[in-house]
Amino acid sequence: MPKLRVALAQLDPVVGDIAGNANLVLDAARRAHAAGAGIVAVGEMFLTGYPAEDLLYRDSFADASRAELARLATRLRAEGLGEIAVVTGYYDLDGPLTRGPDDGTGGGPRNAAALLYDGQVVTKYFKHYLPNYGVFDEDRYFNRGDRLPIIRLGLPDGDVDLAIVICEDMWATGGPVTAAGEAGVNLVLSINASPYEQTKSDGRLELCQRRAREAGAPLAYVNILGGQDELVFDGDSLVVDAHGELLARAAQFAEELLVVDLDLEPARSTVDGELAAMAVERLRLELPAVPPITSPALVRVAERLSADGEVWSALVLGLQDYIKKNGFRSVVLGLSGGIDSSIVAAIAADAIGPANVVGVSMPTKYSSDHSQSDAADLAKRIGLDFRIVPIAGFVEAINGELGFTGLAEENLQARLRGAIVLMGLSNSEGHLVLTTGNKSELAMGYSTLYGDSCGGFNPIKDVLKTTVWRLSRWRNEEAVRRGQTPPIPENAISKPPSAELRPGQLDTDSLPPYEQLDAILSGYVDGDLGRADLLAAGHDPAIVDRVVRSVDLAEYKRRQSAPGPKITGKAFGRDRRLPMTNGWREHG
Ligand SMILES: Nc1ncnc2c1ncn2[C@@H]1O[C@H](COP(=O)(O)OP(=O)(O)OC[C@H]2O[C@@H]([n+]3cccc(C(=O)O)c3)[C@H](O)[C@@H]2O)[C@@H](O)[C@H]1O
Ligand SMILES: Nc1ncnc2c1ncn2[C@@H]1O[C@H](COP(=O)(O)OP(=O)(O)OP(=O)(O)O)[C@@H](O)[C@H]1O
Ligand SMILES: NC(=O)CC[C@H](N)C(=O)O
Repeated sequence: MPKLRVALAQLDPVVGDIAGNANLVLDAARRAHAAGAGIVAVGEMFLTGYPAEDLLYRDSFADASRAELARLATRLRAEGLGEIAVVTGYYDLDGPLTRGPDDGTGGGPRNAAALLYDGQVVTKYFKHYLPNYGVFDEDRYFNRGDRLPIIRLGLPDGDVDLAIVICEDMWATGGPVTAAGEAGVNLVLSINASPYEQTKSDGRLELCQRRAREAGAPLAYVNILGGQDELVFDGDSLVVDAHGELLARAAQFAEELLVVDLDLEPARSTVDGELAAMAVERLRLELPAVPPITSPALVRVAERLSADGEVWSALVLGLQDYIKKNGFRSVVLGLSGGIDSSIVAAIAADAIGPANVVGVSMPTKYSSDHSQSDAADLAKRIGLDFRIVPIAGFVEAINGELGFTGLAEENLQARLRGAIVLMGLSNSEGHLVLTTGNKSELAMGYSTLYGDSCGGFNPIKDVLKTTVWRLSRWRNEEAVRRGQTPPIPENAISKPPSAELRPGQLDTDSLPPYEQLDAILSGYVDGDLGRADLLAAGHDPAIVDRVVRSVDLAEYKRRQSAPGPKITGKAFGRDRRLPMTNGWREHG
């Protein structure tokens, strides 16, 4: 039986850093070659990073991607890596430039994969199915491909046929994987840029298993890793056999070179020509024999994270990569002793180390004693750089001139904290300002514009308040499991939430209890349910009307809000696009 050692390189590219990403591919090829692999693959659009958004409109960007691909092929051979087949995603412009609606002439911008071998770009594949929902905009940028190259790999103990597909191609029933099965391939390689969402990894595994069974061939799935603005790619690359049996699986949220030895069915005698589904091109290349495995640690089925552990890792990696890829080394945030700022501080400390997290307590005359003591306790537990900047004097000075009362006075405190103190510290010391509004608050507009909502990145933007509490408990328990100090003071978790902008203020003065609120928000925001559906789900009509009205009216605030990592089925931002000027009312 032909034997092929396959390496999947789960790596973290930087959008736009085409030369840097090519270096990552080269390095992966070196390591895969050292591990005796015959073929190594990296993720979708790897050379450009994903999603490259409107950079894809520039010819200069397309030219750079294509030139780097050719250079990479040459560099691989120059380094003695010509004998390993390297599959990478990149951006191509095929034939005459026809950006805009696909005119069917077959040219234009392509979401592409290339196979590099012996210093050459041996074949190219253009993605057939362009996702255009949720966070994906691929119809905006690419024209779809309609050909399926089948690559015959000449292995010492027999030939095998390989097909390459790109991400959404695999999600489509009757797509190129089906065609590959009809063509009798012996291995399907799927390269992906599939962002994290809760419970998605289970779905991916099932999908890979289903497609492998349909194709009657093993399927190797490689995903990219890392944070890219609002998206987090979790990796979770895997290999299943032709029966859907899991053979190898990489870690979630970590770089890895996953290596697996496959005993493949030999290639059928040549079946040339067109399949019913699509045009098939065939080509052949020779690969060397598979040496004995050198490092058994590379072949493994990595343990899964728990549901909460997965979300925590997504938030940490999303923040870490935003900081790193945007040239920051430290962050600053206001510490109120409440749960939102506490969890954000803990996420930041996990992302970049506590010494790089500046937490500032900014008491006013309305601040409770526990707001300061809980903030100090948090800072001590985590070991972050803690500062106290009393702002009561600033509030008085401005109010002495302007005489703000009521809401204006409430918001003034939040603005002095966010826009003046935190942004000032950012300007003078170079920290990125973290904002701390959870998804429930963002939904309801329960934050001060240019106040506590001020900041460059919001790690909990897509985290409902009830999830904030659950994750905080999980993180503390995790610390106990590791024999460490739980980072978040118990009091921050258990006390009733309050903005402390006026005497005795509680969130529940303005918002329904969070359990109720979050259940309605899951339906209205994540599920796009209308009022009737929400009532049918058993929610209280008066509360539904109040929530729906507040969510609709706060769209203008969300448009101005900082980005943050998507973890749910529908995050605010590019995933949920609604008009600010909007005459449609769900509520009565
Ligand atoms: N459609 C629209 N398009 C563009 N701008 C629009 C607008 N509608 C109002 N605006 C502007 O927005 C302003 C109102 O927004 P804003 O100034 O923020 O004020 P607003 O939303 O009225 O008040 C903030 C609320 O959030 C609470 N809060 C603040 C801080 C922290 C927390 C917490 O617990 O985390 C809670 C606070 O107690 C208060 O109830 C208007 O004065 C107007 O200038
Ligand atoms: N006294 C304070 N000192 C420093 N920052 C503050 C203070 N009060 C509020 N902030 C900042 O404003 C944000 C919003 O305030 P808010 O009180 O809603 O949040 P929280 O206290 O973290 O959580 P909770 O809503 O559970 O009380 C805080 O997360 C914090 O970053
Ligand atoms: N890049 C893509 O084609 C991603 C779409 C796909 N359904 C996923 O999220 O996995």
